[in-house]
Amino acid sequence: MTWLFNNPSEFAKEMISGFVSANASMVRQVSGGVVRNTASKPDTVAIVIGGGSGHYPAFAGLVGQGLAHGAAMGNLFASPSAQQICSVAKTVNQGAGVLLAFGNYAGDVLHFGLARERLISEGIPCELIAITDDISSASADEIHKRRGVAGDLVVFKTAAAAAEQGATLAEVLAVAQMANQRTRTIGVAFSGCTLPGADHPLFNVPQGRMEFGMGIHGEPGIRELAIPTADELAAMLVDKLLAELPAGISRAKGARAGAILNGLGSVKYEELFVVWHGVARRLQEHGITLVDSQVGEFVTSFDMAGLSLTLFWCNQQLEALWFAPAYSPAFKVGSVIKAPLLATEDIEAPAEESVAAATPESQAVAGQIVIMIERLAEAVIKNADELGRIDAIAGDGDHGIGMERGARAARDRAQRAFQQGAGAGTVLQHAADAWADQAGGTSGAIWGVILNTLGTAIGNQEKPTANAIAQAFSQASHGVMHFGKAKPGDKTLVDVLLPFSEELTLQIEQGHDLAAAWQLAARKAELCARATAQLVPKIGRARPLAARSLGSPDAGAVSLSLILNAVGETFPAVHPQGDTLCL
Ligand SMILES: Nc1ncnc2c1ncn2[C@@H]1O[C@H](COP(=O)(O)OP(=O)(O)O)[C@@H](O)[C@H]1O
Ligand SMILES: O=C(COP(=O)(O)O)[C@@H](O)CO
Repeated sequence: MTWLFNNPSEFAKEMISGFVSANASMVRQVSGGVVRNTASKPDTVAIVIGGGSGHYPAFAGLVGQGLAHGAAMGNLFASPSAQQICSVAKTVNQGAGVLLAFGNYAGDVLHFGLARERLISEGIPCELIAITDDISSASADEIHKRRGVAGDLVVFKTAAAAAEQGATLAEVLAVAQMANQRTRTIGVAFSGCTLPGADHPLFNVPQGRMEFGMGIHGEPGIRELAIPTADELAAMLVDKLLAELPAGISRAKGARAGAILNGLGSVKYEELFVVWHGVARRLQEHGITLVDSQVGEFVTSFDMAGLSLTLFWCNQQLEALWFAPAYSPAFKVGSVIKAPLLATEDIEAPAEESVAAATPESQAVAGQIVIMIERLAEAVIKNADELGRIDAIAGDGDHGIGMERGARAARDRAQRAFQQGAGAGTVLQHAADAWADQAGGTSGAIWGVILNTLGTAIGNQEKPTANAIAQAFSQASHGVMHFGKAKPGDKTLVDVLLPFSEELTLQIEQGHDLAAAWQLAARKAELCARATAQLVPKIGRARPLAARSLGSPDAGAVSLSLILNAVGETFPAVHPQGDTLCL
């Protein structure tokens, strides 16, 4: 249960400003997250970490001298947007490039990947690492599918230490990859977590039971069992990690390793110490030389009751980097020589919004598009709870919240752009940026691609033809598949977007005007959204929950169908004399 909050939708924002105010000697707030409030060495690589909020001290608590230069902070359990990441990265860039480091989750991978492309296109060298330490989330043959949990700290810390010592971007990336490859975590949970304002937990673990291998957003574990004693649990965790030694460590006996016993939210420190007592003994029995032990909270899952054990298998380099001095709100090592505080005027000013030139024809089309986006937002807001309910069956339950945040932001920005004289393409592109930025998460990134592709295809000059609009949807479908790597049948919104665009093209080719063709294609979208209930998810958060997902539709497919139908309803109102959105 989260006891204290004001407006739940403002929770993450208020939490960040409270955190910054309480740690002003180390961090300051910038657009997109937080950065060090102390001067960093010029011409060194900057480390930008990030992810959803709700995991404190990940990620903002790990910003400071010797650790990260900045953290991009998303909403609760939703990745930050590419725009946030770029903003933080540009603020902390010291001239030698940026390493982006984050846990391997779909939304994070999409947004950090996009941010990297944008930074490179602006002349800032950039690399990224998606951390994959959670051994319960995929088999050893599919390590690239594993999630990042408390092992994040090992990667952040060692990469940052290398950067501090003047390593090049390629060298810092190599350290991060090596640390990731040598770090393994296993976690357990005894209860779920409840997000601020929610009246029930996001997920549950039955009373008296323990979910072995549960993820930090309630992703299911490997098995469920009765809660053991602290010593039994300690042995279970150690033995599980020792069963999968990383390449380069031939046997545990005689190896040097560091350990992190991480509380996931509401397990008390006293309980952690009792478990640690058993972990240390078990490691000793296996003949492992323990180089360091950290017991506390490093990556949490709101108020989830649970803990995880991380082992990182040292070599000389990793060990030295781990012990290099660092000073951040939540993690301190040795003693740093305090760098001077940054001057107040170093705080960047927000960028001005401007619109590209457009013809009067395109401005008129833009007005119609604004009405459509308003209708879209209305439909999303009205159905947000239901979308959350569908997503909770096999996802993290935040689809409605994310879509609502995105749709509201898109609507407001589209209205503003229109009032500034924007054409159709610009209105859609501004709406795309606002959606991706405010929603974060997987669907935020995908909706950014959809609207942006439509905007680019439609442009700001001529009034589009019905064919051009169908063509724009086809480009959007292929753009989404290229960007998110989902194929038809993977149980995502692609299973609606692609058939919608194909039907729209077909109906227009057969001589229907846009309004009539849209109606038919939207009907097809609805059927396809329903049909996703029979599919097994192959990608995204729902993948590990395949069995639970069967029989329920995909949340993103349902929201897309809802939107296409809502937009279709605007046709008679917008065009009383028929279809005037296009020629
Ligand atoms: N790779 C992908 N390509 C296209 N759509 C995807 C992809 N992965 C997930 N989705 C869609 O995103 C929806 C989930 O969005 P959201 O709730 O924002 O996800 P999350 O909380 O996992 O970031 C899914 O229901 C699915 O339709
Ligand atoms: O949940 C997180 C990001 O994953 P999504 O795929 O965006 O849901 C976040 O808490 C970890 O960064």
